[in-house]
Amino acid sequence: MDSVYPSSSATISLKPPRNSDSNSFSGSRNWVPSSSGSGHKVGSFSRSLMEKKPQKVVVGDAGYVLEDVPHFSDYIPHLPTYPNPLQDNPAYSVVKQYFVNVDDTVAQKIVVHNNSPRGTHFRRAGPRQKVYFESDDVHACIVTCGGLCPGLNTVIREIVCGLHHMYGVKKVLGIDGGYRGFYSRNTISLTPKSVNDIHKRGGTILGTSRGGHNTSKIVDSIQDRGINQVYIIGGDGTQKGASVIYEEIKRRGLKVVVAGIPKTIDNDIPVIDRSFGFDTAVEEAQRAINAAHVESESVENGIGVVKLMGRYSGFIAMYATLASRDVDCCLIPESPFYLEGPGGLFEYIEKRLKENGHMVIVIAEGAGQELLSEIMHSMAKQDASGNKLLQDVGLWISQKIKDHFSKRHKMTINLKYIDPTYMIRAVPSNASDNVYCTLLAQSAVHGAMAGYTGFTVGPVNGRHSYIPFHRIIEQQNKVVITDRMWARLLSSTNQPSFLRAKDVIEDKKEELPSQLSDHQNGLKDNLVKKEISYAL
Ligand SMILES: Nc1ncnc2c1ncn2[C@@H]1O[C@H](COP(=O)(O)OP(=O)(O)O)[C@@H](O)[C@H]1O
Ligand SMILES: O=P(O)(O)OC[C@H]1O[C@](O)(COP(=O)(O)O)[C@@H](O)[C@@H]1O
Ligand SMILES: [Mg+2]
Repeated sequence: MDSVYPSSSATISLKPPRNSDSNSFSGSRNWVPSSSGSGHKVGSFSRSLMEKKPQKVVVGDAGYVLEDVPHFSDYIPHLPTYPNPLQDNPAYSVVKQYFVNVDDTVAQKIVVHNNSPRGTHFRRAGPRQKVYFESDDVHACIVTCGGLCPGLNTVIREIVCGLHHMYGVKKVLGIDGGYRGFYSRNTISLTPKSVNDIHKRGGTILGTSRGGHNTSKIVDSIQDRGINQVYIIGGDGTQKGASVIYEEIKRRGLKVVVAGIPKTIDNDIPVIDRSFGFDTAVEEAQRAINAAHVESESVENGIGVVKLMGRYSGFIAMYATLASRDVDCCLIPESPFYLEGPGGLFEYIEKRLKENGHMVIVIAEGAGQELLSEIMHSMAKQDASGNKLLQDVGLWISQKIKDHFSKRHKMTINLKYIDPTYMIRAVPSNASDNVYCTLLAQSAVHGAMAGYTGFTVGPVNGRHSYIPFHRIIEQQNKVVITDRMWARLLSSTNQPSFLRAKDVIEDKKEELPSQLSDHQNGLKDNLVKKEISYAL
């Protein structure tokens, strides 16, 4: 059996788990500490792939790889198991094959060729026949961190109700105000009654914050309070925090689950199909785009500029544009653009105004940052979590357009700028996000009860899965501008591609190794994207 990772010489075989049918797998199980010690090289990816933390990888036939999540039995021996109380639950006991088969895994790549390797898989989420907790012994807590996102309250509600109704768990605490709430605030008792209608409200009833992650204080607090299931709802920063909490819990040998539920309105978390709240955000953004359209078409040479969220990833802007059809130009961080000269934004604006008398521009907050870089360097500020604080690109571009057309071009334009960010973030989740949040919460609860830990839950090709933290935090999900979705957008708006460097992209793709894992392919796409921006 081979490891897909370069340092196969460093693999350590794990003994099969003792009494865990929920944790067994009929492949070869390896911890793969992918340090660079082996001297192997995988092109230019080697450094990015080298994780400091050991990874749990199972390799099977025909290039099958399972990137598994940790389980209690990996570091605590002789743990007792119990029958899953769901087997006696009248709602579920009639459902045939309700319990997930222990060998079920979910393929990351579903488009394959007849001779391509089976590729990366993740453990399928869902209830297991045996659980590692007795209901009365569970003491769970929930924390929400980072920016607001529609659906946070629904996830909280469904974790509380899922634990209570499916597993008979009575003790659930809410941590007040993000990570720092573990050691600096009182906790909130959560019951099905107290969370009954919170899904109809925006925000998070627990409060949230940036910064304040102190690993030892947080784990001390978990230990002192006797908490044994920690549900952490948050974005990329939060999942990084959850990962170090898990590592510290494992180091202390505690029987405490750390389960992550990915939250990002920007949809910038990799591996999963999409993040909760994204659908609601795209829908809500339509209202701002409609307003911009009405304003711009009512005046001579009207231009509506709408800034949407998306620090590093332009998904909201792209989907809101595709959904609206009133947008003439969509600018995102992944696709560098320029203002002046042939093929530039000003030329395109002038053309649209002459053709149509008005236009709508949607710009993601992280777009064009290289154009703003001079101001950025002088500011160089970060928020409490260490995220780069961006200049308001919407204000900047609005001013640039006004200056260009009034001073230099002598063409009268009427520009209205709309920033709906906090109006979008604060709404309650829509129906489809509510259902999605329910599945996420229940999958997290099933995984925790089954003794899995150190995982983030999320759908992979439509199937909910347990994904190891390192896969979630090592890179960001970005719009791939060489994919068909971006081509669809370009053809729907008819905007310029702003690319002058097609040949460079093709050349660079040729140079990269062809036999790449899904993960490496993701990195490759990022590299190609970099090349595009350097080439401009
Ligand atoms: N690298 C990190 N290690 C540990 N904690 C982190 C890390 N990055 C962010 N955090 C913590 O995660 C929380 C949320 O992070 P933030 O970036 O603000 O939001 P999000 O999780 O939505 O991306 C904050 O409390 C922050 O301190
Ligand atoms: O004003 P705040 O709260 O710092 O949030 C602004 C940021 O929050 C976001 O909505 C997403 O934040 P997260 O990283 O917390 O998911 C970004 O789009 C935006 O840059
Ligand atoms: Mg973030």
